[in-house]
Amino acid sequence: MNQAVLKTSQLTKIYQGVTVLHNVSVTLEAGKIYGLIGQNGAGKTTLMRLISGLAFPSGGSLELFGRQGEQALQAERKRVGCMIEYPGIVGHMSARENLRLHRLMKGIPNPEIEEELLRLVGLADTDKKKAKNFSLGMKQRLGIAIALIGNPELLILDEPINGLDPLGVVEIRNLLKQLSEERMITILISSHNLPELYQTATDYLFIHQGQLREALTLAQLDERCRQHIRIECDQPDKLVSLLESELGTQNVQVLPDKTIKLYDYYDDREQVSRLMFDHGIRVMALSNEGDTLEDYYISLIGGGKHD
Ligand SMILES: Nc1ncnc2c1ncn2[C@@H]1O[C@H](COP(=O)(O)OP(=O)(O)OP(=O)(O)O)[C@@H](O)[C@H]1O
Repeated sequence: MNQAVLKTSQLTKIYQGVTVLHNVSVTLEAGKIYGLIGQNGAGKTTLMRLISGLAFPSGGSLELFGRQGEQALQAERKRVGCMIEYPGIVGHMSARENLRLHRLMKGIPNPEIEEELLRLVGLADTDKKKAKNFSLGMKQRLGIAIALIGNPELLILDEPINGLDPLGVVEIRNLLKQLSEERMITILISSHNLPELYQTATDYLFIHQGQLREALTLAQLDERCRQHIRIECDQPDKLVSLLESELGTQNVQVLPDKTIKLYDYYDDREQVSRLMFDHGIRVMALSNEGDTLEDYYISLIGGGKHD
């Protein structure tokens, strides 16, 4: 296993008596890009705020680069860059001036980093233009540049592609991959754009109603999303036991809406049809499919089209 950049154990946050994050235990390894997925209000920003020290946990513990305790965490947070909610942009300043402000606030002496970061995020030609006149995409990029001041080893980005046009989305994706591959930066990124996240992340954290429901690598996700026969029928329980007794497979998932996913017999759908016909099971739908990240997420939380 790679070095753990972050380790949380039973991390909990309670706001005014309401538990918004509940016993979250997660480990982030160096150089990976973690996609944080969850509905509005699931607790993604709260988790990011706790990691970056913008809020304090109500329970559980947090370890950064192998160290814990408030003093140690404060020191280790110098190795963390974040863009959470409002990226700390001053509207009447240019991109460069904004970067200078944050550089000086962080006590970083070398001004060359301003030019380097402006180029890295594609804002080098914005000159004296004030940040308040930037498009949303430009503000997002400036936010990322600000987060990168101080060469962080862990980068936390809350919805960094929100509001970007398709080209901007691809540019940010390439930038994040470059940062991860060339500088071994670990990235935690939240987004509701799941197709995009699928192209960017190496690992996925699914958070639902304040709880970490699943943590998967890309390979594990692909395995879960692999090809299957999707069956809707009038007697799903009977079919599941017939699949086991007659066709010898338990390689089946039953979704909350009783749709069945059968991961065997993909190339022999006819046997499955015959089995149902022979036992008087009425078929409403039978098709070969593979899941997307979006499908997987929806079936995991048991909502959306599967309700
Ligand atoms: N400072 C706060 N005081 C009280 N409740 C809060 C506070 N911050 C967050 N919450 C609540 O915590 C829950 C989780 O919010 P959070 O912002 O972490 O969700 P999220 O997953 O980031 O959602 P979104 O996708 O909409 O950004 C929500 O119910 C929210 O109202």
